[in-house]
Amino acid sequence: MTWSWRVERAYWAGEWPLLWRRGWWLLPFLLILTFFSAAPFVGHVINWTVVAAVAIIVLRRIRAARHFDSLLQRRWQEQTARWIVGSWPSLAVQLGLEVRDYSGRKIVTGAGNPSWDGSTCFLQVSMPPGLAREDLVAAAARIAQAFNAVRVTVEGEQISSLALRIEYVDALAQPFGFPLGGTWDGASVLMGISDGGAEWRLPLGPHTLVAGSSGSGKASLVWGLLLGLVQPIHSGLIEVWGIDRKGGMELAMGRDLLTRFASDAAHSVALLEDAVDQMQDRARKLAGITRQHTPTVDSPTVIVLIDELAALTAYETDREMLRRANAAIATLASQGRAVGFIVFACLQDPRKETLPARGLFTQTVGLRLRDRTETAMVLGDGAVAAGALCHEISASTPGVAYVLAENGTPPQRVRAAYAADEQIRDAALTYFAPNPRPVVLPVVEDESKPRRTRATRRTKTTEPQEES
Ligand SMILES: Nc1ncnc2c1ncn2[C@@H]1O[C@H](COP(=O)(O)OP(=O)(O)OP(=O)(O)O)[C@@H](O)[C@H]1O
Repeated sequence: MTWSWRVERAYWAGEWPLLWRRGWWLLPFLLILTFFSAAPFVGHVINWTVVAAVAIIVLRRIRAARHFDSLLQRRWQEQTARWIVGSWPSLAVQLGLEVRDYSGRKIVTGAGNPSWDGSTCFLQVSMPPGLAREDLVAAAARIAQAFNAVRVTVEGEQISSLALRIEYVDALAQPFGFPLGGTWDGASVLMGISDGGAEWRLPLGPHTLVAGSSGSGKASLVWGLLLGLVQPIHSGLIEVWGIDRKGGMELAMGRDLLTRFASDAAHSVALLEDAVDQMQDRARKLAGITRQHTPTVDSPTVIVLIDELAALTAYETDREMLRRANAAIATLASQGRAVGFIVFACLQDPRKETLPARGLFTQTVGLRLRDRTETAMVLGDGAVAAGALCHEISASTPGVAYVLAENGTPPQRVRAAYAADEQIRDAALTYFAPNPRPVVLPVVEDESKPRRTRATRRTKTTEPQEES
C-alpha cells in the first residue's frame, strides 16, 4: 500500500485507542511521581518513562510500515466486529428475530464472536425455538444494509448451526478470464469462481439448463464449457454437437471445436434425432455389460450443446418440427446420461411452455433473470428461500449466477470467466475436434410411395442436404 494521509489517518485512528487501552495507567503513575519529584532519581524516572513511551509509539509506527496492509485490515476487522456485535441485539429486535416464551418474556436471536476471512465476516447466530432459517434469510438484505455490507447470506442448514456471512467486498464484482488449456479432471469443468473466491467447477454428467435474460452472460457459460473441455475435445474423448438457433452467430467463432453443428430448424432436429438414435444404439450395446458409460475415442461422451433452446422447443412455427424437437430433447435428457449423452442448453425464457422437459435438467444455472417468479421457475422456490436471488443480480455483472447442483446442496453464487473472441479463435485453431461430421437431413418422403418407419426414413438418404 502506498503512503497517503488517508492511510496515515486510518493508522492513528486505530492506534490511539489501542495505546490508550494498554497504557492509560501511565498517566496516574506519572502524576503520582510528580508529587515526589523532590526525591532523588524520581525526576529521572519520569523523564525516562516519557522517553520510553514515545520510543514505543515511534517504533510501533516504523514496524507497522512493513505490513501496513494486513495491519490496517486487522484493525478494520476488529472495529467492524465490535460494531456488528454491539449493534446486533437491537437490530435483531427491530427485524423481529425474537419470540416470546410462555411467560411472555422475549427471547432474541443471539450472535456469537465474529471470525474473518479477508473482507468477509462470519457471525454465528443462535435462534430461539419458534424461529426458522427462512426468517433469517428473509432478513438478510436488511441486515446487509444495517451493517453497510454488500451482501449477507445465511450459511448452514441446521437451526443450531447457522451463521451469517457478511461480505464487505464482492469477490465476483470484477470480470476475469482463464488461460486456455487448463487441466481436465475427467469429471467437471472449470467455469469460474465462487462467492468465496474458490474455483467453480461444473460437474459434467448431469443435464444442465442455463437460464438468463438477454445480456446476462449465457455465452460465457457456453464458451466456459467449450474452453474448459478443449483437451478431451481435441483428443476425441468428448464430442460436442452444437445447435445455435441464433442463426449460428454465437457458435460460429469456435466452430472447429464442434464435431457437428446445426443452425436452422431442420438440421437442428435432424441432429437431435441422430443423437437419440446413437444413444439408443449405444444403450443396446452396453446393456448387460455396464451401467455407466466410460468415454473412449471410439465411444466418446457426446455433449449436445443448444444455444437458445426455446427457438426449438417453443418458437418454431412448424408444429411437426416442434413436436420432434421436444420429443428428442426429452428422450436424450431422460435416457442419455448413463450412456454418455449429455444435454447442455441455454434459454432466455424459463417458462414451462417454452421447455416441457424442464424437470429433466437436474443441474441448473440461473443467471440474471427478470423477476422472482422466473428465478423460482429455474431454481425452485426452495432455492429462492435459501437466498438464490437471480432477479437481484446486477446488469453490470454479466456471468454472475446461482448454481443449483443435483445433489441438493444449497445454491452457490458464482461468476463465469469471460472468454475473449481471440481466445475462442485460438482454441478452435489449436484444439479443433478431430472428427467433424456434417448433419445430414433425412430424405423428404414421397407421399405417392408406401410409408416407411421413422427409423428407415432417417437412415436412408438420397441427395442429402448437409450443414457441416
Ligand atoms: N463472464 C463474464 N464476465 C464479464 N463480462 C461478461 C461475461 N459474460 C458476458 N459478459 C459481457 O456481457 C455481454 C453480454 O453477454 P452474453 O452475450 O454472454 O449475453 P447472453 O446472455 O448470451 O445474451 P443474449 O441472449 O442476448 O445473446 C457480453 O458482450 C460481454 O461483454
